[in-house]
Amino acid sequence: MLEHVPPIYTLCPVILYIAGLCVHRIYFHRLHQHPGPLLAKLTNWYAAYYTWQGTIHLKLREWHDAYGPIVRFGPNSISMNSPTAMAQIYSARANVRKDDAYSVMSASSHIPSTISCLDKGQHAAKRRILAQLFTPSALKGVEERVLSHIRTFCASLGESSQDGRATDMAVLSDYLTFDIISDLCYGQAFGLLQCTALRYIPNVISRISRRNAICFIQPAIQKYRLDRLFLAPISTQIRAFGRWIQQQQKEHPHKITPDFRSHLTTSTITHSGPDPRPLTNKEVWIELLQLVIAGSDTTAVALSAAVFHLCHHAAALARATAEVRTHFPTTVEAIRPGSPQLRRCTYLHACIHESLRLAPPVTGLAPRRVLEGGIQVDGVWLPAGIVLGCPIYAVQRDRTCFPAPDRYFPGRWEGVLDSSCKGEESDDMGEEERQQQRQKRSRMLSAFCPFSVGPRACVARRFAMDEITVTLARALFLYDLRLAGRENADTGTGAAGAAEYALKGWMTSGREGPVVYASPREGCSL
Ligand code: HEM
Repeated sequence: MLEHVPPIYTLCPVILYIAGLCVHRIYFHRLHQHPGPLLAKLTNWYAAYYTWQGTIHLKLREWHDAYGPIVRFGPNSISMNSPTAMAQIYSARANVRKDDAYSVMSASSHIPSTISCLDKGQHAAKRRILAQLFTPSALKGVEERVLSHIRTFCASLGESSQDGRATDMAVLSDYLTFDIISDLCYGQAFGLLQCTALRYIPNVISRISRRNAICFIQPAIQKYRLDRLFLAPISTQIRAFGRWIQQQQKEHPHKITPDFRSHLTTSTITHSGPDPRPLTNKEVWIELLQLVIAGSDTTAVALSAAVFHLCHHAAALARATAEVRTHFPTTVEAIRPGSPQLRRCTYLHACIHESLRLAPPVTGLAPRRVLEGGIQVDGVWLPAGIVLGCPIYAVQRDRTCFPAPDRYFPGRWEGVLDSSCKGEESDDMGEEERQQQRQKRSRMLSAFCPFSVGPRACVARRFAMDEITVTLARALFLYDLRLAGRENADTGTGAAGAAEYALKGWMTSGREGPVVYASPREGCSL
């Protein structure tokens, strides 16, 4: 009988269902009163499209500018753009948990890593173990291994300049950070700085980061396993990477020296049982893989961004270089993590902070699911079951916290970073002025969140900052840096014509360049 029915009528139920769903999502959904782009209210595919493009961080900022501090960017998803929302949503007391989408970040569908763990108790137990890797004494224990890779990085920077070649800092920074983290996790570095065999690995991680970002926005992609299509072009490389990891597991047990791997294999966990138990072999390898993914390209983006901003701002570059060379008058080897002279390089720290503010390695919104009972954020009531978060890129460009937010101005951090320092406060200031000064400082610090905030913030913040600061200081000590040609000066041009490090807003930011020449400083050798 159906063959006599014109095809359009057979589609009627589907059309009616879709029309009904659209009407419901626009007018009757429990988030209907919150503003946002129309298409975003209808489907997650809208934001997923911009995520795939790598522009979701720019779009979220644009939408916040257009609609205000609260934006509905998906049928069930809310973005809030304020430092106070950041503090409330990500605090230990907030009635939220990580969204189910985080499961995409673990190498196993049964065993979560610390970063992908949804259960608060289980997370706390795992986090306690990871935190031990990054205590000052644990970091001291791996310092020489980290420095050996930084030396190779600095040597590579000089070698290419000797041959008259410029260096792509995005590529070289990747090589450095992947070598450091693989050495500490597997007892064997990938060796990217020195040989070409495994140089496909940063590309694999970047693809995974892009896949993860899009699965965060559109969970249907993971549910129906469409994400496999995104990874298909690199399936051979993924398998080769897996084989390399398995090889380390078999071949190097005798190589265990104090590092992340040896620490995890000797750790015990106190969760889901009365007694502490050692981590299983699988748990150890899942944690290590997570550290490789979370601790490689994040730090690399921060490093290449810092060089980008310095090379585009001659006065800042000159001042940071002079500061390093004044505090370290004789040898580059004195530049070590936590050295008192390095701490005194306040302008260098300001440059790194300003760069992390403008070009955060994680630009996006870490999604949290509201639990039974709902949550009040910035005076707005949000019901259970919805997904919400704060977009780091937009929060760090908040106009009330950072005047001229798109401008690279390291000077704004002077006096803010050192808590004992009075900053711009002077003795002739009145109490009211002093108070304003303190408020300005606390506003800036509250909106600076490249490592996120609260109990799920980056566990390795100190380690990452040391890596970036020591590498940058050593590069400035040894070389005069400059951009290789005008064409590279425009890796991206942002608001108000300011040089903008063009980021792809995936899980970790994608980027290119800057391409620089590093001329050996006169009278100085490695
Ligand atoms: C500049 C460099 C880095 C930045 C900007 C950064 C940023 C972040 C951010 C924003 C988060 C929170 C993610 C979320 O809630 O979804 C995070 C978590 C995490 N990061 Fe980092 N990270 C950096 C370096 C590192 C390094 C070097 C490692 C390891 C060696 C690392 C390991 C982790 C881990 C394990 C977590 C999960 C913590 C938890 O859930 O308790 N990160 N990071």
